[in-house]
Amino acid sequence: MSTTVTERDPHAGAPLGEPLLLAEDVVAGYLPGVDILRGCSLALHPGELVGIIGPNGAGKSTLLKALFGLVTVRSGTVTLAGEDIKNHRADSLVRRGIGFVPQNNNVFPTLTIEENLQMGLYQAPRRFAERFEAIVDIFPTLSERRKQRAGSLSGGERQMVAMGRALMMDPKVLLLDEPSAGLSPVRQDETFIRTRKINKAGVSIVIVEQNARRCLQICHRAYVLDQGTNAHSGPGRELMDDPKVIQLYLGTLAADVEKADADRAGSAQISG
Ligand SMILES: Nc1ncnc2c1ncn2[C@@H]1O[C@H](COP(=O)(O)OP(=O)(O)OP(=O)(O)O)[C@@H](O)[C@H]1O
Repeated sequence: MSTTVTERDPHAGAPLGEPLLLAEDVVAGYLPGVDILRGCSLALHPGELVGIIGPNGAGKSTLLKALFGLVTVRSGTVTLAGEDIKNHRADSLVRRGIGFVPQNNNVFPTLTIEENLQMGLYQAPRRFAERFEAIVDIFPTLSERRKQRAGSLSGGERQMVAMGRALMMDPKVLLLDEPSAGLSPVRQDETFIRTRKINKAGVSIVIVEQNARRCLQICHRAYVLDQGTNAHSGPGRELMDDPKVIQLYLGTLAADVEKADADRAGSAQISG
């Protein structure tokens, strides 16, 4: 009997126990009558780093926004530590321990770095000194440049400010939307290393990434979305080696595999 997408366990490889953040059978969209997510599920357990990858337009960013109350969830459930948070307002979700870093327009360009970080803590301004120390421990550049306007920063530096701002409230869960987009390979690597560091410091993370290879390398588990549904899921390294995932969804990996195949074919010809 063939197994359809909907029959697969959407949380394959997930640790046992209660998830911290859980979305089940989420249907959501922007326009009336047009569903972008068509029954998506995702589980994030305490301490996990979970990736979302998939082709352009699959609904990856939409799923992240649905978790953060920025896109209306039409049916399905979203819970945080077992409590319903479906369609709750973003500011209430921040208070409950969720941080969100959008892909675009994620800093206030006319404000300084320090003022941007203050904006992240507007619900608890008295904790600024303590939280600032924690943030610059991860991003030392932000301390050196604290009086510089965010609009004058490079893409990589802006990304640090955006992540730093989301971390000011000391969230339990961090949602990252394509943090490596538009960065050079070196800056991308730094972003992935920092993401790991933040995760190791105890923050559970969901990361949407277009750099599928790097995402799968750093994530404990990942979900592959396709057309608003779960297509595959499992430990990052397992997905990297799954030919179906490589062929269908991982553009960069597919290119690598083709190149490796071509190299192998070339050396076989030489040796033959
Ligand atoms: N604000 C919006 N209004 C209407 N439709 C939208 C809006 N944002 C996204 N969409 C549509 O939702 C679908 C999924 O978009 P989404 O950004 O979630 O995909 P994605 O998987 O993150 O893609 P990419 O990798 O290209 O960023 C697309 O068809 C897109 O056009």
